[in-house]
Amino acid sequence: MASRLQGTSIVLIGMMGCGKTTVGKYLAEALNYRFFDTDAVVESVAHKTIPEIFATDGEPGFRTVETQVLAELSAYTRLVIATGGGIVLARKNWSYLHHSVVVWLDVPVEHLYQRIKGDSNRPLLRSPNPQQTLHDLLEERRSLYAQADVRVVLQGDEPPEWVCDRVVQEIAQILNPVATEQPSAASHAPEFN
Ligand SMILES: Nc1ncnc2c1ncn2[C@@H]1O[C@H](COP(=O)(O)OP(=O)(O)OP(=O)(O)O)[C@@H](O)[C@H]1O
Ligand SMILES: O=C(O)C1=C[C@@H](O)[C@@H](O)[C@H](O)C1
Ligand SMILES: [Mg+2]
Repeated sequence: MASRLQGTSIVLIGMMGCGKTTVGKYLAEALNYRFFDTDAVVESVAHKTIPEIFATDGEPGFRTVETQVLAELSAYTRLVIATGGGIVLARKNWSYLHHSVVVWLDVPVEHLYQRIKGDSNRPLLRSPNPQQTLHDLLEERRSLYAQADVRVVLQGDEPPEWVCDRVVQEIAQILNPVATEQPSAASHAPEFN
């Protein structure tokens, strides 16, 4: 059967700590796609860590490089791209994001906080009340994340492998809804390659 996905890349969006990097690696392995993380590529291009980029160039400097990296990655097929939590902020980024199937990992703030508290690699959380900051950032961004093709609502206690399987199912559902709604139509099972 002709592939429904036809090699389209998958991009994961969502708040800091929702699991884009962690789940993205499982997803790439499951689909036999290559994995990229925009945060890691930005650090590699800038030869600096994200906290160092924020310290020297500010958030605008970081966002400029982030957009350049996203633009380059979006030209390729068969990638799983884990993004930084703020990739949704720049309108221009959406023209690149829409080259791929965009998946929002929607995890409650309490779980996000439990996962990333004490991690000093996220400069935006260097505030007196990081949990409140996470909450405020999510409220500011919720309508942007909601522009994803697929929203995966999670409780936050699901293991990454489970989340990966769920993402695969949800993508299959939007790309090939008839086949995935009828389990008996096994010959029409979605393909990802
Ligand atoms: N499903 C999960 N269950 C439990 N812990 C998880 C899960 N997914 C990720 N984590 C843990 O949460 C932390 C943050 O995960 P990860 O770095 O993948 O988030 P992210 O969405 O890429 O965040 P950022 O936007 O900051 O890059 C890591 O310590 C990771 O091991
Ligand atoms: O949510 C955000 O704005 C960010 C998330 C991280 O992935 C990094 O991209 C950076 O710390 C900013
Ligand atoms: Mg990440």
